[in-house]
Amino acid sequence: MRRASSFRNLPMFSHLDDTAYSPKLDYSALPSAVLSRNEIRYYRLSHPIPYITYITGAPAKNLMSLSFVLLFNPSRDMKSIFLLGAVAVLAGLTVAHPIEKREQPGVPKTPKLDLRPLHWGDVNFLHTTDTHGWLEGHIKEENYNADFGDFYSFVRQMRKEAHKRKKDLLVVDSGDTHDGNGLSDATSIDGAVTQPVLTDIDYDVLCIGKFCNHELYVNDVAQDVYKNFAPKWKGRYLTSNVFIKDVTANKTVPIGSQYTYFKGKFGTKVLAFGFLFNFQGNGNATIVQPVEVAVNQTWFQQALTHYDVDIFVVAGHTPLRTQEFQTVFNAIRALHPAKPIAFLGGHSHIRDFHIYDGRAAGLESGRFMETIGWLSVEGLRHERHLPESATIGKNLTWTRRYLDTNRPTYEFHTKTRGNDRAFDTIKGKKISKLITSERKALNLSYVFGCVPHDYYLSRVAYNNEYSLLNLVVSEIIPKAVHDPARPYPSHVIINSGCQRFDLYKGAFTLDDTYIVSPFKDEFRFISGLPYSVVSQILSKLNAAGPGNKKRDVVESAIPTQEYFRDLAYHNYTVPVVPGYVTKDDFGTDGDDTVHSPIPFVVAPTYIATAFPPNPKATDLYDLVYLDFFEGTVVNIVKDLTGVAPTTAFYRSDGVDINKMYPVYAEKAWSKNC
Ligand SMILES: O=c1ccn([C@@H]2O[C@H](COP(=O)(O)O)[C@@H](O)[C@H]2O)c(=O)[nH]1
Repeated sequence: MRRASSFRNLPMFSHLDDTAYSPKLDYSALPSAVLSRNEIRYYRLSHPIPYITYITGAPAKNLMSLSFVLLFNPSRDMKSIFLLGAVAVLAGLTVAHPIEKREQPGVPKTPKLDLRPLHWGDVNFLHTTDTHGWLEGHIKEENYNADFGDFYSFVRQMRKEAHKRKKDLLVVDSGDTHDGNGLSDATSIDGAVTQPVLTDIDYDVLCIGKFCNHELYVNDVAQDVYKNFAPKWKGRYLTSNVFIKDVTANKTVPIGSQYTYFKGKFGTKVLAFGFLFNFQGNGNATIVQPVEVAVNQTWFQQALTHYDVDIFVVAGHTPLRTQEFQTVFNAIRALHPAKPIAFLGGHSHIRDFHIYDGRAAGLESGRFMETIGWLSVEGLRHERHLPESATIGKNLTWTRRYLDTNRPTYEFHTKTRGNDRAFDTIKGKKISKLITSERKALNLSYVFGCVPHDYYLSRVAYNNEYSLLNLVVSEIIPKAVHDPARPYPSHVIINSGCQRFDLYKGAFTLDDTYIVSPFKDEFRFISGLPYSVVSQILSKLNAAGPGNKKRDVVESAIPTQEYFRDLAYHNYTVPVVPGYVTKDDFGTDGDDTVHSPIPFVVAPTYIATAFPPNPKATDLYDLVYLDFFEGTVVNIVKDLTGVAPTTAFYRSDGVDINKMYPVYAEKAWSKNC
């Protein structure tokens, strides 16, 4: 009796009355010191059991230990029962697994989603591309707010699902893993924090494609990829047409492997390649072999015939509708008229699906960790023992889906909906924590000022007051880059591609400087050129086409994002968030979450600051531009003047296209958000 009543007097949290427990709760001790009061309240209401678990310190464990104490305490003495009981509770508290939201602190809540299950085929793909360092997820957006820890758990859970279904699942990345986010770019070498995290994901195949082109801009980074990143993948990091000069061995070698052959868990025999489109902007330590040359090399031709293959996988930092992928397709088809081929592309930052023929198709999965691509193909398994000739003309069944990167989506597709505990993995949680602590260490939340309203990169025309590009040339460059100590006024030209993301109203952080303007391109200048010359440069640059060689290859060859985003293909019956509205070769049902379309307006390739009113032909100007396209500017000036100009750095204090933002923010934006 006595025992029982003492037991009853122990604190039992039997219901969830918010006010009843608030005073007892030390918010600072809550798991992630990251939960806001609202989030805590949300947890209490929607996760009563684990919430109690947290505040009582794993009651199941505690109660078990307590019962043990009560039953087996030989003395039956109340003092020792309480003493041992307290020890048990404390022990429980220390081992309790606190509840944590997995996304990064403060992300907006994803709205309710109306999703459909994925269709699994014999072989299935999860695909990322152009992640550009966004491992923290989109901290200011509701649809794309899962972080890389969440993605890790998603991959693990999808692998479990594949195992249950006895289907092969391949996880592929098509490159470009930094230049776009503070987490990847605020370190002394780009990717120092983010590249190691990528290696936690058990990708089956990665390609150097577009990922590499960013590495290739800078020789040091290419060396780092060659020495440190590529070897980690043990043959799965593919660079079929990209080479580096290995100074130690004094020879030119592929940066990674040119191909890989492996068997999936359920027996699918895969031969995979990784092609970078015909990029020409690389540094001099690397070589990009044109794809049409690469496919005629002996190693490629031999690989095609040497292996017994169920499916060719062609990863590429290459958009699907380019000549480069068509060349690879033709080269494979020349020897294999009917073998299944899956292309996993990237680089143009769009969601796309393309059918090459009845037995070959490709997927591209957007950009910036906004999209996880899903591709499935059915019909291979029962063909395994047939000769290829018997499968000619038999169409395979492909499905594709573009998943938004948020936890409700991940949980829905892994059948752990609403059950964070079932979804999360220890490693996934560790990755989320690491991302939080690295962001802290890099001081990425440091606020430079408060943006008065949204500025859009491509939603509005360039001359609109809400245009980011307009803000840059009419406000930021004049106030943060122009040097008033110079004897001449400046005319500053930049490539619009150096700006990468919208600027949102509210706190402008160190992270945002990299999100909006990640490159460290510097301002160079030619001093004292007459207006008659300077005034011609912008139009000549724009007439010459994109200064960036990879863009002209791509954008002339495929429909622009405007084509995909500008049209409303759906009849909306429920309120939907703005986002991708994709039209691909299968139609308009590829987006896993239905969005309302975001307009996309194409800006000129180069933009410039305005001249003062009524200029005279003989007025002298400093012609200022970015080192990224110096070669083109120098050639134009030489053509116009007949003389090769002398060039120099314009800013001696290191203000570049990235650092101009903090300088401007400190001057122009209020500190109080
Ligand atoms: O140093 C640089 C490197 C690139 N750019 C511009 O960025 C884009 C490239 O973006 P992707 O994601 O690789 O497609 C392109 O428009 C380049 O012009 C740059 O401005 N400075």
